[in-house]
Amino acid sequence: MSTVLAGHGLIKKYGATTALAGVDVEVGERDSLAIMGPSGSGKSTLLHTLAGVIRPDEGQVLLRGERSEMGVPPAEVPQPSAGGAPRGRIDNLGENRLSALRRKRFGFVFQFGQLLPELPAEENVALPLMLEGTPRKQAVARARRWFAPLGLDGLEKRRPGQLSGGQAQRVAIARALVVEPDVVFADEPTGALDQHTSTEVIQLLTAVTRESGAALVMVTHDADVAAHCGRILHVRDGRISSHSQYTVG
Ligand SMILES: Nc1ncnc2c1ncn2[C@@H]1O[C@H](COP(=O)(O)OP(=O)(O)OP(=O)(O)O)[C@@H](O)[C@H]1O
Repeated sequence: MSTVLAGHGLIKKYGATTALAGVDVEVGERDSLAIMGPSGSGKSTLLHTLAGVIRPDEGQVLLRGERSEMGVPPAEVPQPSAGGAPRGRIDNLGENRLSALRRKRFGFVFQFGQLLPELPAEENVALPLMLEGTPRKQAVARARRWFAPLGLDGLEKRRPGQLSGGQAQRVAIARALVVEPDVVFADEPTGALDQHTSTEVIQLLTAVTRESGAALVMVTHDADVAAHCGRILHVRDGRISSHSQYTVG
């Protein structure tokens, strides 16, 4: 399995608090990784560091080693530094390049869908494409393709207020996938759902992400949700305390 995303020796401190105490993690193609652990153990910090939202104090985050595989224009491609840093390193990119890379190569699903209430579902899904400059009509046409795989057929014109919690979260998953990202990051994606809906959503999230070719990195408190992922990382006091592997799909 080739590595899509890697964190090496990640350390992050907030004053006297060490949120990450030296974490190494690799995410492969179509891999699905659940991050679990007690409150305050560093799960969100790890997810956000891998996603280029938080910069580590030490260590590196690499998104594919090779420029040719990145599929992004040269202006956004991490170059090896004069000091010989590896290609694909993203943790030291400038803010503009990093946010462009996040928009193009990563998809995000949050606990509460964070959909724009005034836009129909199809435009919520199309939004990341429009932000990248795709004309509205074309972006909406691409967005619509994600409705059937996510069981959302017929809901394209509904506004978020007219959707159930599970439907809204499926729209959020479509929005994360529409850019055809390398990695989908999900922070408690089922945290606001009842158990039945949660199972439905996690099944779709893992299956559709995998079919799209993206890897999935997810934080969850719910062991039933984590069990849908291929691997589970247990984090404690900013370190990986154990790592279990399942044979999913
Ligand atoms: N911006 C910040 N400023 C100061 N301390 C922070 C900040 N973000 C996180 N921390 C601290 O870093 C540690 C790890 O936080 P993190 O949010 O990663 O934990 P978590 O495992 O995701 O917790 P939870 O399950 O409660 O969301 C905690 O002690 C937290 O208080």
